[in-house]
Amino acid sequence: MAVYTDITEDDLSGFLKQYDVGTLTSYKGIAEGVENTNFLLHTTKGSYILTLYEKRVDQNDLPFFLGLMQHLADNGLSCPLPLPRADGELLGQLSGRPAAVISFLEGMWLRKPDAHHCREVGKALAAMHVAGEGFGIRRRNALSVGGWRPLWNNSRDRADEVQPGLVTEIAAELDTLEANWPKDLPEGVIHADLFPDNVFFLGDELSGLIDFYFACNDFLAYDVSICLNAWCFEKDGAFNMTKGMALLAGYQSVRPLTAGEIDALPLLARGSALRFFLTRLYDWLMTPPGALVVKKDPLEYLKKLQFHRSVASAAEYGLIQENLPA
Ligand SMILES: Nc1ncnc2c1ncn2[C@@H]1O[C@H](COP(=O)(O)OP(=O)(O)O)[C@@H](O)[C@H]1O
Ligand SMILES: N[C@@H](CCOP(=O)(O)O)C(=O)O
Repeated sequence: MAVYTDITEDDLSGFLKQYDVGTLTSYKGIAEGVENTNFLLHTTKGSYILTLYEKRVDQNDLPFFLGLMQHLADNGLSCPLPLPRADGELLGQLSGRPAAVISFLEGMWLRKPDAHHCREVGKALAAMHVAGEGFGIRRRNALSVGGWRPLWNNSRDRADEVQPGLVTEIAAELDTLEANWPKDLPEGVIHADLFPDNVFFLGDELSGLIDFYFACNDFLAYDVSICLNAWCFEKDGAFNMTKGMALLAGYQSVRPLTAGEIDALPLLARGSALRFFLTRLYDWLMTPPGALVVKKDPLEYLKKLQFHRSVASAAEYGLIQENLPA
């Protein structure tokens, strides 16, 4: 559950006077999510999301996130939009936190996505990569290869409490990834957290993407590898090649991968598995008991990482290579 900051009805009603959203009729905290506090608002004009940005979000990044949603929507991607206040600003302050009102996106996220859904996600990810072209603000990916060792250093001393042997295994993995990480793949704006809970469907149709708060500039294929990790493994830890094939074919139907991206995919997937392992490990060890957030299992991502170590080429993810661009 992620409601870190509480609000009062009076403060909220006052805050909403700066927006063209009518009058508040009801509101409730949203249990899902990890990073920020979200409320669902109902007003006389419709439904909206109120987001209060919490400590882990750097306030200097907020213009990137909010501007990106506008840029992507302007370029045809279905995603929520921040609403402007009467003074034209997208950000205000509520309960001592930076706050924005965001348009409500219809749809539900899928607990059990199938291959059809994976294909749709692949297409939407590629569409986002294309729509992101020309966005004028840049944001470095603090959670790419250069950020993993500092993150690991924060948990390393207690990592063997979670599973004996982790300290040795992760140290070797970091050495390998740092030495071999690609340097010259196509770059652009990536979502960087396109997990099932950030993709909404209406029936079998994808209705939009949410939660751009890890978005940044990085290798486009790194984002593909994040989706392979998040969408194409079963609960028992097995990789589902039918889902992988569908996700990659969906992606390539919109933006074909280059030969270099395809070669790098197993390594990128190792890296993205490590990235989610490390943030989950940190939260697992550091979140105080009783905090209103559901901790996610780091070992799920260790198993995925171990699988990718055994992968020799992207064909093992179901990639079918046809008429590759150079
Ligand atoms: N624009 C939106 N439209 C509809 N629901 C939303 C929207 N934004 C967030 N939500 C709801 O809030 C939940 C948490 O949002 P999310 O952005 O993932 O939070 P966090 O950044 O804290 O992880 C989502 O799972 C969804 O239920
Ligand atoms: N997707 C990450 C955690 C971030 O959660 P979100 O609610 O912001 O999507 C993970 O699974 O570790």
